[in-house]
Amino acid sequence: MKIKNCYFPLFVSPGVLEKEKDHVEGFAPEVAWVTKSGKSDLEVPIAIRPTSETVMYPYYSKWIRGHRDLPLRLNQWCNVVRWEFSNPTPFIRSREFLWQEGHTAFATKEEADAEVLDILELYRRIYEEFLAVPVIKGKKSELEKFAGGLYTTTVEAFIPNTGRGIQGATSHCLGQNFAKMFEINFENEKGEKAMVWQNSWAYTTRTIGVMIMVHGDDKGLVLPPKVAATQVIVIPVPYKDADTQGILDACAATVKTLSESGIRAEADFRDNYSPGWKYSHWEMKGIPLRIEIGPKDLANKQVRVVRRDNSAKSDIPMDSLVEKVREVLDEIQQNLFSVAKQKKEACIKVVKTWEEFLEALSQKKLILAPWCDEEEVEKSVKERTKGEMGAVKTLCSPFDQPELPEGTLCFASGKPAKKWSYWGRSY
Ligand SMILES: O=C1CCCN[C@@H]1CCCn1cnc2ccccc2c1=O
Repeated sequence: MKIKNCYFPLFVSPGVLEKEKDHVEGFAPEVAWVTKSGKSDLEVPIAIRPTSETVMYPYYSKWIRGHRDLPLRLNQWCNVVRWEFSNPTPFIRSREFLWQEGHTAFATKEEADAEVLDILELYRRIYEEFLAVPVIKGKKSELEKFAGGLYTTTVEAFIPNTGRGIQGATSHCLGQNFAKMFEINFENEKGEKAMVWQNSWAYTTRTIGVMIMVHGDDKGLVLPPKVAATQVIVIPVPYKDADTQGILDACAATVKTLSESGIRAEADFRDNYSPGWKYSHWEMKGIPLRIEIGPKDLANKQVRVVRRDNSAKSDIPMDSLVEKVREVLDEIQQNLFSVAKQKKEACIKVVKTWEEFLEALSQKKLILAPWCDEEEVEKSVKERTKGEMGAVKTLCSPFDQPELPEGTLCFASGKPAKKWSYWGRSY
């Protein structure tokens, strides 16, 4: 997509951070500040980036002069700090997290609108094709969107075990809001002065937390093969003194053969742990596939494979090892996705009335309801559902809208419904 990687400073000078009063004020409490170096106080405290608009856009203003400087499309992979106070959770909500943040500028709104959806599709693919997590593409409500932007699109995931939705990644169209604030203008093809149209989009290490919660089971992590650092763990199963060296050599050879074909395989040769202990250990770590090699396997020139996703066992002849292991890894990847998709679909409840809404909520469902699209109603649903479990909010209005028959009424206000929206508690 001709997006270039870049890197901008971690530190934000106060002047620019306060530049955009409107949207920063809501976030101001989360900004972390450096106030000392060694024992002495800094003349002027320096902020640590919570996001990089204010760091990057002064340069966008300098760099963008004419329409030939557009589109400008930069991305950076970095950490950001937001001093949050609500329940910190590893990967899901931490004061420092890693992300990529894309910041693009275009001559026209049409180009920006198109890119917003191109990026959102990439995010969907990361979740569904790599993390094996099904997501719903949609638009955030005016209340839930990024206040500094024009509109926010999102991929929403769902955690069946807790009945909570979670924002997976966002792709915002900023409109010309930031162009106005940072004077990012250009001379267009007709020689007129015009402001750029911008997008910004990000996904974060929160994706890891989503993957862990969606696939994990009582034995521990379950990692999708496509993203598992180790896809196969090979475990020797010596038996008394039956040709132990032969078994160890076969394990080493198996790792070598798999590794040479691009499969990420390791062996566990530690002799101070039993095979059984190792099975549990690597199951907890979520390794997608285990290979056991004992005397019988050696004699039959085969290996025993055990899948982490469904514990299925099978024997694979050593001479078709690579081909069969690749097949099984693909099956595991596909199975993880279809199981997660089934679970999510089973949690979706379509409701038409407030009573049905409350009932579905108590059953930890992901609610799809017709809504009049009025912010006051959204706020009152939040109010009426506040509790120790957290309030209910709109997660997104899915691009894929079901039929909305004439006369359908909003579940919360009874006014004519304008759109279907997903509602639920969230992270
Ligand atoms: O989502 C994205 C995608 C990547 C680039 N940034 C946008 C919007 C970030 C919104 N945001 C979120 N927390 C903040 C915290 C402190 C100051 C400012 C902010 C802030 O602007």
